[in-house]
Amino acid sequence: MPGDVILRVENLNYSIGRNQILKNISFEINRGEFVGLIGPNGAGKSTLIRAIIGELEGFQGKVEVKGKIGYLPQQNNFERDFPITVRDTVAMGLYKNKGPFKFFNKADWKKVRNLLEMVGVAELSDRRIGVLSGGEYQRVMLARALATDPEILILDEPEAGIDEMGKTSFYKLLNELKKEIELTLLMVSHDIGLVFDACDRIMCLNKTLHCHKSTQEVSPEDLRVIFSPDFDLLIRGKDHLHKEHEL
Ligand SMILES: Nc1ncnc2c1ncn2[C@@H]1O[C@H](COP(=O)(O)OP(=O)(O)OP(=O)(O)O)[C@@H](O)[C@H]1O
Repeated sequence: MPGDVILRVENLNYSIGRNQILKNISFEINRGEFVGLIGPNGAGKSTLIRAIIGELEGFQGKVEVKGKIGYLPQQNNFERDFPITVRDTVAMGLYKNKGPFKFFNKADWKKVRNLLEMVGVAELSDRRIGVLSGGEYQRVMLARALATDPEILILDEPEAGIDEMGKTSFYKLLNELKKEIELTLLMVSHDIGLVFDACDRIMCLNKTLHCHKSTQEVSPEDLRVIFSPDFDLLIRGKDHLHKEHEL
């Protein structure tokens, strides 16, 4: 149901020794939203994601998730050397549901086929993952992340290793999934232009959360605060900012 909170983070603080990595982070994400998390290198984006998916120990504050989480980590090219087909890669995503000692049955393979169709790569089922393009591989990993039927999907820099055309169609696919299977999305990205095109809301992080607004409300000043002095590089070609703020 729209307006219904699926993720709530309250007063999250995290330090390593004397180095404060995350400072007083509080926000909510509603069911059905597509949220982009942006910030410079070392801003704490991956650390915040690790806290949300339950892989970070020793933080203060509260993380409350009301639903099943799916996670698409940063592309790991090491995994691509593994001699495994596309179909088997996606089937591995079902392990979490089935437990380690259960065999796959007909219904499982049907589900794998449906997932591959959903992300538009069903014709690649028998290929080895090592021969796929960056964009095809990312769709396969997306199908694997969806195998456990998550309600909120968290993606960490999914654009890495994908060419420009592939990126645009990948974000389009995420928006289709958002509608078709009522998925909530939280995505870390360095591709500011595509985040503005694809997401409903944007969170700007640099140790602390500087803004969390609808895409239309984010101003050049919001970006300047977190990205300065690299800001000019980032805004080049960003239609939204040019139109809305006459930059
Ligand atoms: N295990 C660790 N030990 C020491 N410092 C760490 C550790 N893990 C992360 N950090 C530091 O925490 C800060 C935040 O790191 P994090 O990876 O969350 O940033 P990020 O925003 O995801 O960066 P990037 O965009 O470069 O991936 C960085 O300064 C990093 O060096």
